[in-house]
Amino acid sequence: MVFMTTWTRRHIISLADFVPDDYNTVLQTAASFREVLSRRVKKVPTLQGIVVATLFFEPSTRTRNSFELAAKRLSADTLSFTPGTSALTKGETILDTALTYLAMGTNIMVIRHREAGVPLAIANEMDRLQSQVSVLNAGDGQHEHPSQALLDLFTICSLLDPDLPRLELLKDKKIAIVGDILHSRVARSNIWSLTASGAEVHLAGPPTLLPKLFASWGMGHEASPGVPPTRGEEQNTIVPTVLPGNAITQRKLFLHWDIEPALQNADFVMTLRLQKERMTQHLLPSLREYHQRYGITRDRLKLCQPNVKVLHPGPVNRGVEISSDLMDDPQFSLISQQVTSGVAVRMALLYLIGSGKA
Ligand SMILES: N[C@@H](CC(=O)O)C(=O)O
Ligand SMILES: NC(=O)OP(=O)(O)O
Repeated sequence: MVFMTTWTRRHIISLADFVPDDYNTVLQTAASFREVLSRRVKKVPTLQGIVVATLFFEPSTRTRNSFELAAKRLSADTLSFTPGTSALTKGETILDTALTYLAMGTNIMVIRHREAGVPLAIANEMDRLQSQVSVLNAGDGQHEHPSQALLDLFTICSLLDPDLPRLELLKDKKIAIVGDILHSRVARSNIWSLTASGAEVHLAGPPTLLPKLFASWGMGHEASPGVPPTRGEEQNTIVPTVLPGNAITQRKLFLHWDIEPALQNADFVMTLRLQKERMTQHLLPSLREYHQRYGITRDRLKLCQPNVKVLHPGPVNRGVEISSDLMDDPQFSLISQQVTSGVAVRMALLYLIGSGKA
């Protein structure tokens, strides 16, 4: 396997400081592992002797299982943790839990928590203790979900060039991210990766779930307190945020409080679940009205490019953010490919941060 750059990151907490070489290294490493996964024997000895612990303090189906499968395919030993049957129920703290796994010889901790910042806090503690442990953020509150955005990127780029998936393929493509942007860590990580590619990223959602602060979110500007726009007054407003940055091109981010301008001529549409577990107030009239205004349906896709593809990180609430028939239609839906890509991408991440540890 030939990789473009030397990987120096110990932890993967956020994509905010990823540069194009980082993305391309992940994409090309994942492509190599996708080839491994197509073999009869889908296992390589790369991480023999390495211990990978999945510390999921919040529920997961895809992320946890694909990290565990990825670790097993790389011949690592795996430890998993379920809060309800763990010593957390006896009052042990999160940090003491992490220290317990450290004492067992864990080399890589894959951490999900409902509070933003927990993976970073544990990574900082591991560094303070001068352990060589790596921390991978598997989703922290509404902050980030970097491995999800990387597998989304791999899925899209592989569709455009299966042999050489790379960031540059997305330059000038139009990508719409629709739904509950405010509470979505998937959206936040994807904004970093997709804007780094030079794609136009169009966010669309109701004003309560897409406050104006996203116009400057994470792009190096002061984020103004999220005063929601008044419906009607701001609809169809496009707020471009253009930064020089060190990406291939300037970051292009647009906001829409109506879905139509976001979908117009889009090449890819990413729809998101309403993150009800993070909604502290009543932000929507009804699920039915939400689906009518923002649900992705066959009819709505007619606004997009004819070969448009639809992504969803899962889990899906059928009939809310996407119509059930569309979700199952392989002509449009990339949802199962996203899950499949997850294993190769997570193998790549474990390999890149873990191969020096054996
Ligand atoms: N599974 C993703 C998206 C979702 O739950 O809607 C996450 O954990 O962020
Ligand atoms: N996409 C995602 O993170 O799914 P899970 O919550 O099932 O891990």
